[in-house]
Amino acid sequence: MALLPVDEALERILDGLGPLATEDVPLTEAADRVLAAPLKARRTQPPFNASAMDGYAVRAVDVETAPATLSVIGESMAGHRFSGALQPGETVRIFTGAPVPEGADAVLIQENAHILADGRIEAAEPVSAGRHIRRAGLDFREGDPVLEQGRVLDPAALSLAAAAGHATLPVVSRPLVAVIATGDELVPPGTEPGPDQIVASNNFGIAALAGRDGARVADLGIVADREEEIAAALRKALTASADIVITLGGASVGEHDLVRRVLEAEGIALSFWKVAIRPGKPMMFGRREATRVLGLPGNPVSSLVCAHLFLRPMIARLSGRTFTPDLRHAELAAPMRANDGRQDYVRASVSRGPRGLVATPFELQDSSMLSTLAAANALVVREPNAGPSEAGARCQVLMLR
Ligand SMILES: Nc1nc2c(c(=O)[nH]1)N[C@H]1C(S)=C(S)[C@@H](COP(=O)(O)OP(=O)(O)OC[C@H]3O[C@@H](n4cnc5c(N)ncnc54)[C@H](O)[C@@H]3O)O[C@H]1N2
Ligand code: MOO
Repeated sequence: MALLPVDEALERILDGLGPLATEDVPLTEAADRVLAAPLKARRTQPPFNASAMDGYAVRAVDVETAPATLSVIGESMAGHRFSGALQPGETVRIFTGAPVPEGADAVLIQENAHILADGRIEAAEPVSAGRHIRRAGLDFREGDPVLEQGRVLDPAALSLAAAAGHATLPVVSRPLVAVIATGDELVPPGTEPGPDQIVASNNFGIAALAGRDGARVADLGIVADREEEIAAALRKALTASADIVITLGGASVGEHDLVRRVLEAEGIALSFWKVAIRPGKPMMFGRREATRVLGLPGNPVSSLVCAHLFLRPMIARLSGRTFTPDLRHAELAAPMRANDGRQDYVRASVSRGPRGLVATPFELQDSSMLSTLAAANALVVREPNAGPSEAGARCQVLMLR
């Protein structure tokens, strides 16, 4: 089977994938979710003309010139308005956020007011009409559209929704990602591996990446290299209505690489197997009804790189977000060999140099080496069949953090 170009693999993976159903959640659970419907204000903010400062509510005509003396007839504080009205020569002590009393049309800040011995105040500066008053509806009015459908509910958006009177918000549901690690050689961290065993690792990174992007994750643990075991885990994921199932390992061509066979036997229609990518070549993708299955290679770096490239866009699509990979241009700090026919993702360290970003590719690129993946903050992207590059040449980097 010919190797599928990376772009085409992504296209097939995302084909027909759209936002999940809408659910209503309280504000406390809405952070970073995607708003599923346009939001209108249920109230006007501020609901009354409010003071923006601590000081004195005045009639501007009384303080056209300074000094001007005024009688204090009451107090208006946030949460407790002054219910009377100002007559000529009168003022009301007022605090930030408090309703401006009837008759007043400006606020004299207290720094410009002197309290006289008889309790009256003297304005040291003239005050013009409207000064330090937040008009009712300055922020928004009832019925105004305040947030667009598709808006990611960042902290400011969440606060705006709250201010606009919404206790719950309609958001796109979070995709469920099930992760199945396969391999007789794997034991969970904290367990002593047998002489021929290693500790399962990439499932944790995949789960973390998915969780960070807002997915719910079901870790279905480690299954042995036996078709029935892999099939049982897959069925569990399908029964749980996972939107995405990730299998790790068993993707290659060896006799013990069983995942493809199991997927087909379980009715997963395979769209492709093997992509022109390094690392990650033996990855596969298929679908059964609404569930997408991404069969990633076992090598930890391969699976994590593939997750960055393919899983993240899937989660974004299902969540109603657009996904834009953080691709940038950089200058190579070292020469790179000519590439073969696979699109190469080379672990590298990218830092700021005098002329922009500088990428230092790491010497060792074995796809088992998590130490170099953890040290990398970017991947240098090498096109298939790219010629050799000199140090100083421009390159494209995919930022990982
Ligand atoms: N004859 C060929 N052999 C291989 C080819 C090939 O084209 N022809 N492709 C190689 C490439 S490229 C990759 S990538 C690997 C992928 O193999 P599998 O997906 O079948 O993965 P496994 O054999 O199950 O595991 C590979 C490696 O990764 C370790 N592993 C697996 N799962 C985990 C886990 N959850 N945590 C940590 N480590 C894991 C496993 O022990 C193996 O060392 O195939 C090449 N072979
Ligand atoms: O494609 Mo494999 O992931 O190179 O090692």
